[in-house]
Amino acid sequence: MTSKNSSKDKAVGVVGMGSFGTAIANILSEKSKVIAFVRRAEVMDEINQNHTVDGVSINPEIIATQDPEMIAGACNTIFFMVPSTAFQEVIRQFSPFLYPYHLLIHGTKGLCLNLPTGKTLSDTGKISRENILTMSEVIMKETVVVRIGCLAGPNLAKELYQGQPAATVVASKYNEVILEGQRLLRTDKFQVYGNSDIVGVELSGVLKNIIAIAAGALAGLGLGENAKGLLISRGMVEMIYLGNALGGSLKSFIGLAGIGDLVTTCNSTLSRNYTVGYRLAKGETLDNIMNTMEEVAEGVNTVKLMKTFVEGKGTRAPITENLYKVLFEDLKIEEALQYLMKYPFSVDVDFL
Ligand SMILES: NC(=O)C1=CN([C@@H]2O[C@H](COP(=O)(O)OP(=O)(O)OC[C@H]3O[C@@H](n4cnc5c(N)ncnc54)[C@H](OP(=O)(O)O)[C@@H]3O)[C@@H](O)[C@H]2O)C=CC1
Ligand SMILES: O=C(CO)COP(=O)(O)O
Repeated sequence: MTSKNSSKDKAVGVVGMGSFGTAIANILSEKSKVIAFVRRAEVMDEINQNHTVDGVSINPEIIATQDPEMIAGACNTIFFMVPSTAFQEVIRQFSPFLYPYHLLIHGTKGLCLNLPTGKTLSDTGKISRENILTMSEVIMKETVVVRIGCLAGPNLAKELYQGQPAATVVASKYNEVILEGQRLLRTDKFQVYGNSDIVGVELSGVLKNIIAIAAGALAGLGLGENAKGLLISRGMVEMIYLGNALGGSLKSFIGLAGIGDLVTTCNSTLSRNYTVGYRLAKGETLDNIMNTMEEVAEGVNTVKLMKTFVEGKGTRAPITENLYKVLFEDLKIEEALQYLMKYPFSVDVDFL
């Protein structure tokens, strides 16, 4: 593999300065020079002139550009922190400037649909594994980069920004990606674990969003901790079944990126996915919620994809299927809950 000059003294790139990108850029800037890619000139000016993003202070050492070529030239390691809806488009902007010596790590907890040009989910009806891409698979499809990693775990951006203690997982098939992620990110307040099952770790972060929406809905109905415990444990089982069907290993789902992130997002009003469920239970429509949320809630699209995947496979995922009906077919949350309470689950743990 081509090796350019050592990564040690090079700047690190961060693509997307939303909530998570900003929090990670700040952590990275404790040890490295950081260059951020943003799409809007006003965001670039705000970072370079005021050292703020949306009025919130960031490390003044972080500089911003709108030029992908400049970042790709200056940085060997680049963190991609944009939502799944923008991921392919953004990777394509960078692709002409990326080489095999680059190392890419993404923090996106969503999936992309991989259908023939011009086809949509409603045209196809059913989808299989080949029609679903995790973000590492998007990077592999669109670039010549080999050393790819992902970042996942209980990492609510606001808490990271405040410097509260937290941990994350850097997952990659390549140990050097894990070691580089640990070298760049690890601080006294941020612990970084490694995992070689990149797809399992990506899917953990993606699938827990479904359960977080459901947890928000239970809270919005005013239900208590017993109901939440039930949801989290059955949600975990569903994540493991869906995750295995998509190629992730059980071990990843019971680690920090799986159960760790599941517990965090199912318990926090800082989670956008939890907030979607909560607001639905309080009577708002999905359209109204999505139109008034400034940040991304990846779980809504993931529910749609997973429901279609489950149908294509001829299997069942009761929480996901019922949540789909609540989100897109006007099923009342109380009715979905009743259905789940009568569902003939019988064995507690059957995945070990
Ligand atoms: N927030 C969190 O706590 C966590 C989020 N994540 C994951 O990180 C990902 C990003 O989330 P988050 O940062 O919260 O999202 P935000 O909605 O806060 O920010 C999204 C960022 O992506 C940028 N963006 C969107 N489209 C494009 C595009 N086409 N080209 C360039 N930039 C673009 C936006 O730019 P602009 O400002 O111009 O709109 C914005 O800076 C999601 O997948 C999420 O699940 C993971 C862990 C924690
Ligand atoms: O994944 C997250 C924390 O780990 C953030 O969750 P939300 O996208 O629901 O805000």
